[in-house]
Amino acid sequence: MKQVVIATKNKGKAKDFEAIFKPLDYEVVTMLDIASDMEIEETGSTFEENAIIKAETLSKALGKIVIADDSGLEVDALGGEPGVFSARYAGDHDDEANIQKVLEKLIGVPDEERTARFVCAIAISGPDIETKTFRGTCEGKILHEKRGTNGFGYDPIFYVPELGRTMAELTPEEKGAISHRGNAIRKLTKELPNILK
Ligand SMILES: O=P(O)(O)OP(=O)(O)OP(=O)(O)OC[C@H]1O[C@@H](n2cnc3c(O)ncnc32)[C@H](O)[C@@H]1O
Ligand SMILES: [Mg+2]
Repeated sequence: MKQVVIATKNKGKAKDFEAIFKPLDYEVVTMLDIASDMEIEETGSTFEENAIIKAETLSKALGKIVIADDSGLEVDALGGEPGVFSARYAGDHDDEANIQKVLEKLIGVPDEERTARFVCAIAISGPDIETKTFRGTCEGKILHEKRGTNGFGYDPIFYVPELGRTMAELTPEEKGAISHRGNAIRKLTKELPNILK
């Protein structure tokens, strides 16, 4: 089976990638499998910069083509916060604390002003290819409390109006069909023949 290497240590992202790449006949390999000791500092100020840092660092270490994902939640009423700080908004990778911080900051904000989007920048880097990035987004609204148990991160408070459910109420396949991550990967796979030529 063909393999795709993803520069992530996030189990939730790894599951999202599996749901998207399995139907394309790719086995997903992440840093949890092959480089769990490696720490990559995310010093960029944009999703794209951080995705490039992660993809290039792991690609150089392995000598292989690597895909990386830097992503986050932008809440309009919070001026785009938590943005690139999504993973470490309240506590470092503490999903529950991060969710509660968003909900507390939005107390008193009416439903029509609770618009938000997930953003995902995917970078691809490799020994013989020029690094490229692709951005996918997914528009939604922040609920007043959590709903659903699937997914990860802010999924339980992110409502997708078209589906009438939160991201955490979707199966991995349903999420992949509409998510920021799915949309970014679809842009990447469309360009892949040009990138690998
Ligand atoms: O850097 P890696 O190792 O890939 O894993 P990470 O979790 O640190 O990933 P990021 O630096 O890109 O931070 C992304 C954060 O944004 C949030 N996020 C991103 N995509 C999400 C999704 O599909 N559903 C819910 N929350 C998401 C979640 O809090 C993530 O931890
Ligand atoms: Mg990270």
